[in-house]
Amino acid sequence: MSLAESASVIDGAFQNIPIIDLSRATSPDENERKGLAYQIRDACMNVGFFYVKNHGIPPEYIVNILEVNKEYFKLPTEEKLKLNHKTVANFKGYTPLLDANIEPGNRGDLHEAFQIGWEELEAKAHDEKRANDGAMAGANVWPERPEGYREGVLKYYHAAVAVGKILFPLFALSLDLPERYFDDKTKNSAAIMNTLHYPPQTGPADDRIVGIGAHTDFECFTILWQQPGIQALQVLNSQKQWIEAPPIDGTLVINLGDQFARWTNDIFKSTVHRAVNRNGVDRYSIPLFFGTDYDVNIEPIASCVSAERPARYGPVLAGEYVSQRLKEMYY
Ligand SMILES: O=C(O)CCC(=O)C(=O)O
Ligand SMILES: [Fe+2]
Repeated sequence: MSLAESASVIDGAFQNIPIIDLSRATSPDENERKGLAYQIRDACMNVGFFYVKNHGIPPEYIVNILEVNKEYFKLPTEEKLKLNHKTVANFKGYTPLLDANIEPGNRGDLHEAFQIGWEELEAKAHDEKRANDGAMAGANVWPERPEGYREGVLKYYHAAVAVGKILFPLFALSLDLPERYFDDKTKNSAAIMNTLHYPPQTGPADDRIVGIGAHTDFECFTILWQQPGIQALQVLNSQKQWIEAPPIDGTLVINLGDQFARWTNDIFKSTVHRAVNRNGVDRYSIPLFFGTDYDVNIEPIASCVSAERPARYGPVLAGEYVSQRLKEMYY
């Protein structure tokens, strides 16, 4: 059965989110890699979300990035606002509470955030090679405090980017494409990382003020770390039920974004989700939005188009698409 044919029998009424083990992701045995790719295909067609375990990010990197961010978000608001993303170029820096509003009609997202793009850990100055290659081109900004912030954040960042690099060949196999299909399209992959802090939400429940309103992500896929022990993330199924995506120890959440939906003609789902922190405690999460090079043309691939399923999207340049979506979100 072709991908387009199998997509026609999917109902999207999922009740839970599968967990996929990445320990054999780069196995020398092609059958093992393919087996894994088929699990990923299943998750992408039915849910648009899956957990990964054995992803390879060292636990101490996770401990460190959480630690420095807890310190950072405790700083006085005036100090954090020195790096307000509205005054720093290219969506980088600090986003204060209620500043972003991702769901039209809502009253603002109840989180604050700090966003970065690509930067080598070793580079002391801005890396010219990456200066013009992404929606977030231009130098990152870094707070003066806490000490070790940049290193703590960038170590995790590069480990998470490595997870993205492992996933692209598996996505290619899952789409019946040559395994190396994305290699020349992901040389300078877009990789925007946001650290989010959700204060505890109190008062009467109001669906118009939540941690992050209902939305889909923009890039190919998101690699999301969420703080253990705190349920906040919810994913919308085709029956309009919010299905909880609780943190599971040792896992990351992978969710597809709109670029993959365009590429696959909606055969892979970019699923609506939101976060609501009504737990009485602060919550932290770290999405890394992973995509292709800026100048990659994204349009439905042939195996995802058929007479019954004509192309739903025209071509777009990956980087321009993301810039446009970021502008709509923040301005
Ligand atoms: O905090 C979360 O769990 C989700 C964050 C998210 O969906 C996003 O930043 O796009
Ligand atoms: Fe999201």
